[in-house]
Amino acid sequence: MAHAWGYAANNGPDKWVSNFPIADGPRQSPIDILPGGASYDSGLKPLRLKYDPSNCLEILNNGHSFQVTFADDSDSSTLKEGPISGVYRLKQFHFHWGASNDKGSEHTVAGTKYPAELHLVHWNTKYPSFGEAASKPDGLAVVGVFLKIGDANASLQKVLDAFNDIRAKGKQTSFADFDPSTLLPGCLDYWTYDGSLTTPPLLESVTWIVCKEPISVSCEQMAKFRSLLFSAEGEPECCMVDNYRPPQPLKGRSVRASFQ
Ligand SMILES: NS(=O)(=O)c1ccc(NCc2ccco2)cc1
Ligand SMILES: [Zn+2]
Repeated sequence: MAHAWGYAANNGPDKWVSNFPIADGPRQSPIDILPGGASYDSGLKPLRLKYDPSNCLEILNNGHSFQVTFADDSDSSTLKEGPISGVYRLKQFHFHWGASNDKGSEHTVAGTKYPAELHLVHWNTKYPSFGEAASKPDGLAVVGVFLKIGDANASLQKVLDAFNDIRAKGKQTSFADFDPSTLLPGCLDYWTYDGSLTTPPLLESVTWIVCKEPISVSCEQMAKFRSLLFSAEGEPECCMVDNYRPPQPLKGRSVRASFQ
């Protein structure tokens, strides 16, 4: 594909396999989660998340989503326990969303699409860096949280208030003192399975941890997500919407539940 990957008809998810053949691999993400098909595993521990707001560095529009990046040179913002062993450091969080409220999440639950999905991306500190970890089967752990239309989310609003500075691709601005645990649902029951990055390079290095309980987002806040642009300054404006990959074949994988 001469042009870079994206989510349009000419460079979207159905086209990624030509430059990234792993797109047809055995452990691709996202998936459709069938609660009836998940097996309760009493050996699964509760998620142990510890985030330090002072690690929060900046917010940027990377042309595919926006992401909030964290300092990951110490173990001050980490994920432990849950389905993983060892210590995973928070690198960034970002979202995927739709052009309308009937779509936007990457994972689905018995076919149900949510308007958006949050991904908190962590890397295994048994490896020297995120880049190294991203190429290992146990290198990454991503916590996924669904967003459901309801009351405005005050914590999310702090992120959305930074959008005026990052409307176009490549724009970034400082973003400090934000605690991502304020974006988590009250109940941390989860499904877990072995998967991949949901965007190129689609590396099969992710232990997925998808929370059963969604967080709320208002219609107005969803409209703010859709005010971002895929396009850079000086290019024809293209609204950043539908930046989600559809569910991929399970190919024999099991999905475990931390709850009955
Ligand atoms: N949507 S996601 O949570 O699966 C996700 C998370 C992180 C990247 N990072 C992209 C990347 C570049 C080199 C290695 O990795 C891409 C996708
Ligand atoms: Zn993602």
